[in-house]
Amino acid sequence: MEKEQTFVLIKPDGVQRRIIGRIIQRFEDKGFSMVAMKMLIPNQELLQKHYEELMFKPFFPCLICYMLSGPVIAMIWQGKDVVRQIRSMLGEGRNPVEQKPGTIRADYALELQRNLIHGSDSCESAQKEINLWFNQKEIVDWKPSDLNWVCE
Ligand SMILES: Nc1ncnc2c1ncn2[C@@H]1O[C@H](COP(=O)(O)OP(=O)(O)OP(=O)(O)O)[C@@H](O)[C@H]1O
Repeated sequence: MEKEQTFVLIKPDGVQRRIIGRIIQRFEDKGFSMVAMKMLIPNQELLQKHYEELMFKPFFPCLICYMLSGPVIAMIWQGKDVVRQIRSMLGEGRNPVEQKPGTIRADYALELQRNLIHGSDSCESAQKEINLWFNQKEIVDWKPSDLNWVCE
């Protein structure tokens, strides 16, 4: 579905290392459209909700501390199969050594925690995360003029 949406977050290390532009470039080159973007320093409450499924993991406090350490870029991307496509482009899988070259995490990250970027893992979590990080007024409804050349 061309109007499928996913939530993407460039984490504090991605901002500090100045790779925002390169990440956005990859998604634009693939044919996806950005429909919302903002920079913010997230608060603890927002992060605890975002990562609520990991609350009982031993690394949870460390994860929250890392995510509070600086500004992040929150985005919504739209396009055909965007949830699965972006998960695959960012590099799923935990072990940095096993990630496929060409993925964002494999190309720019060495660590399990400082892995630069988050992307929703299903359409259901995408909707939940979009509603958590954005309000409806921040989302722009637009149609790229080349859409018929990107999608059949
Ligand atoms: N064992 C761990 N030690 C430290 N940090 C971890 C560990 N496992 C995961 N993390 C951190 O917590 C984040 C969320 O973990 P999750 O299991 O949801 O991984 P993911 O789905 O690959 O990543 P994300 O949800 O950020 O897209 C990871 O992206 C990483 O930053």
